[in-house]
Order: sequence, then C-alpha cells, then structure tokens
Amino acid sequence: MKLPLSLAVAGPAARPELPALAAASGLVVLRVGAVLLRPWPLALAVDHALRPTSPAQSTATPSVGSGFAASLAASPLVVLLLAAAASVLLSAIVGLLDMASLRTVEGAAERIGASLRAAMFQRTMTRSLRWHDRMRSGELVSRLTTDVGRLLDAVVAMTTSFLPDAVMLAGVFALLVAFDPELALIGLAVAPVLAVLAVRQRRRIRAAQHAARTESGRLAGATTDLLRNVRAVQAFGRIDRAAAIFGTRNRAVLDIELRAIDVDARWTPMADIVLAIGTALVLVVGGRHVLTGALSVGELLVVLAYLRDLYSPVRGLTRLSVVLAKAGASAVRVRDVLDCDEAVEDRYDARPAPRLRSGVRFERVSFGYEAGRPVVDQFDLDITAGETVCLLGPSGIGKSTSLHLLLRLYDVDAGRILIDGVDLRDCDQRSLRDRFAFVPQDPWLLDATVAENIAFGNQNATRAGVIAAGRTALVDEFADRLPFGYDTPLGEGGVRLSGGQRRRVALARAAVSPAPMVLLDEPTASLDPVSAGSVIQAIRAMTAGTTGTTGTTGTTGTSRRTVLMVTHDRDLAAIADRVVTLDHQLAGRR
Ligand SMILES: Nc1ncnc2c1ncn2[C@@H]1O[C@H](COP(=O)(O)OP(=O)(O)OP(=O)(O)O)[C@@H](O)[C@H]1O
Repeated sequence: MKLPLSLAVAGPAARPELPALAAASGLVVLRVGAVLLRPWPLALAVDHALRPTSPAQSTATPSVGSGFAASLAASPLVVLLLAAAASVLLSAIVGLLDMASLRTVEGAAERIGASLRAAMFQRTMTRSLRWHDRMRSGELVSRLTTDVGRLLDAVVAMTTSFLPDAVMLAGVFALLVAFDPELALIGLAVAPVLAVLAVRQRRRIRAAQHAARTESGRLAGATTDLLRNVRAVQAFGRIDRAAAIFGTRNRAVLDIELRAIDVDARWTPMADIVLAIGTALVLVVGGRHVLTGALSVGELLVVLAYLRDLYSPVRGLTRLSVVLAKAGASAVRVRDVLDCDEAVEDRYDARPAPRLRSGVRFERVSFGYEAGRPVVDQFDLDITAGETVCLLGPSGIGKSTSLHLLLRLYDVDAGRILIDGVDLRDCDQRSLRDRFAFVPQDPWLLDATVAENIAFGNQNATRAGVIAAGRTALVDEFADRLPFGYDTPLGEGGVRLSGGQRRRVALARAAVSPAPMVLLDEPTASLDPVSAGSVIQAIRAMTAGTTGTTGTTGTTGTSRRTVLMVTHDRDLAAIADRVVTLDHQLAGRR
C-alpha cells in the first residue's frame, strides 16, 4: 500500500515516536471498545425497566439481555439505577481514554514537528546561496511553520482515526451482522457511494490546498520583504504603495482560501445526506421488524445507536482523507526543501584547507549568477601571504563577487581558486571558512548583544578576547555609552547602532577571529571622514597583529595577516601594499 505523501515526508522524523504513536493508537482502540458498550445500558433499561410487564409480552417478544435481567430478577428501579451507573462509568472511561490518547499523540506530534523543523532548518542553512537568492525568506518561514503544522495534523489524524476507525467500523459491522444481518447490509449499502465521493473530493481538496499554500507562501515572502524595509517605506512615504502590495497578495490568499474552504465544505453535507439515507432505510426496515415482533424496541434502538457508531468511523475515515489531502499539499512544499540538493558540496575526499602560508591565487576564474551572463570572466590575481591587496574599481564590476568566490559561497563556473596551491573545491568548507575573517559590505549583525555579535567571529572567543577585539576595532568608543555596555542587545540586524558603529562591530568580529586572511568589503563606504579614519585605524590595528590570538587569550601576536579588501576609498587603499585597479569587467590577467 502506498503511504500518503504527508506521512512519507514526516516518516524519518516520526520514526523515534512510533512507540508513542502505537500506544496512542492502542488507547483509541480501547476507547472504541468502551464506545461499543455504550448503547447497552440504555437497551437494558428500555427492555427490562421501562416496557410493560404483562407475562404474555415477556414471553412473546425478544428483549435485550433477557438472561442477564432474569438472573438479576431485580426490580425495574434497580435495573434503571444499574443502567444509569453503567452509562456514567462507560462515559468516564471513554473520556479518560480520550485524554490519555490525546496527550500521547499530541506530544509525539510536537516532537516530530520540532525534529522536522530542525531538519528543514539545517537543510536551509546548507543550501547554496543561488538557491537562497531565488527563495524568499518569508516563504521558507511559512514552509517551516504552517506546512509542518499541516503534516502534524495528518500524523495526529492518522493515529487517532485510521486504526481506531477501522476497528470500530469492523466491530460495529460484526455486531450489527450478529444482531440483524439484513439491517447491517442495508446500513452499510451507502459505504461504496461514500468511498467514491471521498476519492473524488480528496483530489479536488488537494489541488485547492496546494494553490492556497502557494499563495500563502507568496504573502509571507512579500510581508517579510516589506517589514524588513519598513524604514525605506516610511522614509519615502510609500505606506500606501506597501499597503497596495500587501493588499494584492492578501486578497489573492483570501480568494484562494475561500475557494478551498468551499471545496472542503461541500463535502460535509454530501456525506451527511448519504449517511442519513442509510439511517432512514434502516429505520423503515427495522421498524417493520418491530411491528412484526421480530425485533424489540430496545433492539431497534441498539441497531440505530450502532448505526450512528458505524457512521462515525465512516465519517472519520472520510475526514481523514480530507486532512491527508491538505497535508499532501504541504508535504510537497516541505519535501522541496528537504530534498533540495542545490548546495556547495564537500567532495567525499575533501581535506582540511591549508593554513595559508604561501598565498591565494585566482586562476582564469569565470562566474555568473545567471547562465550565459558572466560577472567575472577569466580573472587572474595572485596574493602573497602577509600581503594587503586592495581591489579598486567601479560599482558592479564584480569586486564583492570575487570575495564571495574566495569564501566559496558560490562555486566558480570555470578556472580555479587556490589556497597554498590547493583548489578550494578540494578543501572541506568548515576548515576553509576558518581561514577567512569576512567583513561584508552590509555588516550582517544578529539580534543579539554587542559581545555576542563580536563572538560570532570565533566560537572559542573568551570574554577578554571579545573586549580586546572590541578595543582594536574601536567599538569601545560607543559601547561604553550603551545602556549595558557590551551586553546591550542590538535589535534585529543591529538596528540600534549607526552604520559606522555596525561596521566597527563587524570589524571586531573579524579581529576576534583567528583566521589568517581578512576579507573586507567596502568597510568605509558611506562613512564621514572622521568615522572612516577611525575604521581605517581599526583595520590597521587588526591586520597588523597576528592571526587571532585576541580571540582566545586576549593577547596579541606577531605575524601579519593577509588582507584582500574591496573599496572605492583612496585613503583606505593607501594602507594596502598593492592596489589592483579594475576599470572594466574583472577580465584578463592582473
Ligand atoms: N545574488 C546576485 N544575483 C544576481 N546578480 C547579482 C547578485 N549579486 C550581484 N549580482 C550582480 O553581479 C554584478 C557584480 O556585483 P558585485 O556586488 O560583485 O559588484 P561590486 O563590484 O562589488 O559592486 P559595488 O562596488 O557596487 O559593491 C552586478 O552587476 C550585480 O548586479
């Protein structure tokens, strides 16, 4: 049997929870047993406590539990009391089993959800930047939260519905057949009709839900983009424009969700009408049996109660197909993330990156973000260890791109980049990234404290190392004025700092890093001359010392770091040993 897509996708995360899910299923099956016993107290009461007791009737018509009642030889009141007590007890048992199964299955589902989200997050973090360039972060968040939630609904429904409903269906059907085979067959005659309807409906629901989830993902993507740029929106007075963009997406989601609800809602009356026809048929035929004396009123009540109990799992199973259809649409979106193989991969025989003792070399490197549109074309560059090289050139020529290629955030399309003569693609990425301290153009600060942001540059950084790096990068100058000094939270993206302050935190992050090579992307861009002067001073201090002893011990060493910096700033370029001026596309030998 083919597993529903939602369960196949949740499978690996669900495996450790199988015992809990099996236990929950067992509890629900026990609940089914208790539910099956529930009509009996009522039938006993009707047949032995409430009906007229003429001796002729009592021998002529059958009655529920006549042997049991005879052995009790009890007064009608005692029978009534016993029936009432049994009813309460059975309901209590059903309730307790409900509670225990719900707790077990919901707990297991939450753990599965957490593990699925972790797997997706890990996958996302390791996918190539090309993939991230295409995928919107809001869309990813929507997949990680809403779509995973839908998968969990399927896991819960499958556990609490599939097995118990199947058992209930079989149990009730067997009882009904034992009771009155004719009524049982009449009652179940509507099942094939329901099954055909359910299959057709499931396909429609899945298509409608897929469209709805895609549109919701687009809304999440657009919202994240607008929220991230709230400053630009306000500064340009474009709140109306932002509202219009949001409104268009929001309306699209509303329309498509309403259509999906419509498809979904049509199912309920359809199923109810078919089931009501079944009940009506049994009422007519069963009523005739009562009139002919073949069935007692109590027995007819039991049959009708069982029929209700029979239809409840039928309804449950068809509802399950709806939940699975919804989850199926989400499963495709979750699987797209989990199965995406667009990544800068380590080779199976990847080796630790060399320690950068001789230098770095770009050898006829070509690269483009889109096929057929090279940004970097046959670019050559040699950097000797300990040297400070500056790439100077007009905007958009590919300077930042060359730093990204050196970090192997993207793989080159042609040519190669060597570190101490070893191709970057032969090195494992973790050790390769340890060789570089990167200060990006946009400082990429986290929603964390100043100290935590600096320590991001070196996972072994001590507090003393962080403070020393902060001093080197002139973070001290403003950190002392912050409410909690180095422990002041910076807000999302470091929003509480000025542009120059953010850059200095990013420089401190590079200063705390033990990496032998520093990559600086426009570290003085858009700074006033005084701030730019401070940053240049910080860079001098940071690159003159050694490779990261500040990170762990707070001391300063002796060997000089290799630096590749990109800038338009001639003052910054002046501190370089060599300036490579790029005045056309990054092409040809340099
Ligand atoms: N993620 C991306 N996807 C597609 N194209 C990109 C991407 N990043 C950069 N580009 C394009 O690549 C070209 C080089 O960009 P890059 O950022 O390397 O230039 P740069 O020389 O550093 O410019 P600047 O001095 O303005 O920072 C530009 O034309 C840019 O539009």
